[in-house]
Amino acid sequence: MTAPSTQPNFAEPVVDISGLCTVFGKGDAAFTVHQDLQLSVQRGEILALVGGSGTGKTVLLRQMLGLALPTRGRVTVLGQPASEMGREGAASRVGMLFQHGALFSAFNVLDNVAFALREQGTLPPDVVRDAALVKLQMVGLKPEHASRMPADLSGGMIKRVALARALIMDPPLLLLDEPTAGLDPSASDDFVDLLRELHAALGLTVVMVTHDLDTLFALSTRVAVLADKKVVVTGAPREVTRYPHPFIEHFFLGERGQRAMAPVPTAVTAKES
Ligand SMILES: Nc1ncnc2c1ncn2[C@@H]1O[C@H](COP(=O)(O)OP(=O)(O)OP(=O)(O)O)[C@@H](O)[C@H]1O
Repeated sequence: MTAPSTQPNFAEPVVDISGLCTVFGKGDAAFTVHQDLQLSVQRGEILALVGGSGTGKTVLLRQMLGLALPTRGRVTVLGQPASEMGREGAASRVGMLFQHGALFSAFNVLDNVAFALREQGTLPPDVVRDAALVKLQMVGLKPEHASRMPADLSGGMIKRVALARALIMDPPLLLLDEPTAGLDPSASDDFVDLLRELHAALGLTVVMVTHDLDTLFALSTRVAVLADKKVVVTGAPREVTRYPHPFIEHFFLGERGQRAMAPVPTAVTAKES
């Protein structure tokens, strides 16, 4: 018999979901969102979760965070049932970037970023403050941004503050709900670059819900398609586009999809005379 190891098991999936059923409502009003859904996410992946509106993508993220409970089935995160992580346990294992940032409007930037660490109550205030400043720097913000209020930030800055807050406890798993929604194309490209850099630098595993095909093709290493109440296919982004399913044809092969998949045109340079 071997003693249980305290080292992370690198072969084990970071997220492992099996036999998942989610039913909301009761009796005649009951409706099933997930039915026998299976999904696993390996260490280091950036998995894009796509699906039509109301197919249960956000609910699935919330279940990975332990914020929502499945009706049946298993959601395991880093070897532990997500429902048993508790709030503090969850923050050190899973960081979540909510769709609109979800910052506390009455707290300044620094207090938003420091929130989970301060709540834990184990570190002196100056250490908490320094940790939050490090995270702000990590997401490309300056110390002078620390005292700003959320209402005074641009959309791109709100996303960055929310990302710093999600990373405050150094979680190995990051969940992103529509990370580039509401950003203009330039802010969106900058945020994608930041996510790519942080993924590599911190060795993160990422699960993101996105409707944005540019973000999907720029970032994801694998795509999982949610339809018919389950994951109908997973694979490399371009492979998945060839899977015959009405949602996939509509989502990837429409005009937007063709544009996102087109090779980047070579820059035209002015001729020297
Ligand atoms: N707590 C809840 N109680 C009842 N119904 C819920 C609850 N949470 C989500 N739902 C329902 O479950 C379904 C899936 O919701 P979810 O937000 O996960 O969809 P989604 O795939 O993220 O959609 P979208 O792409 O439009 O954001 C929806 O019909 C939603 O109304």
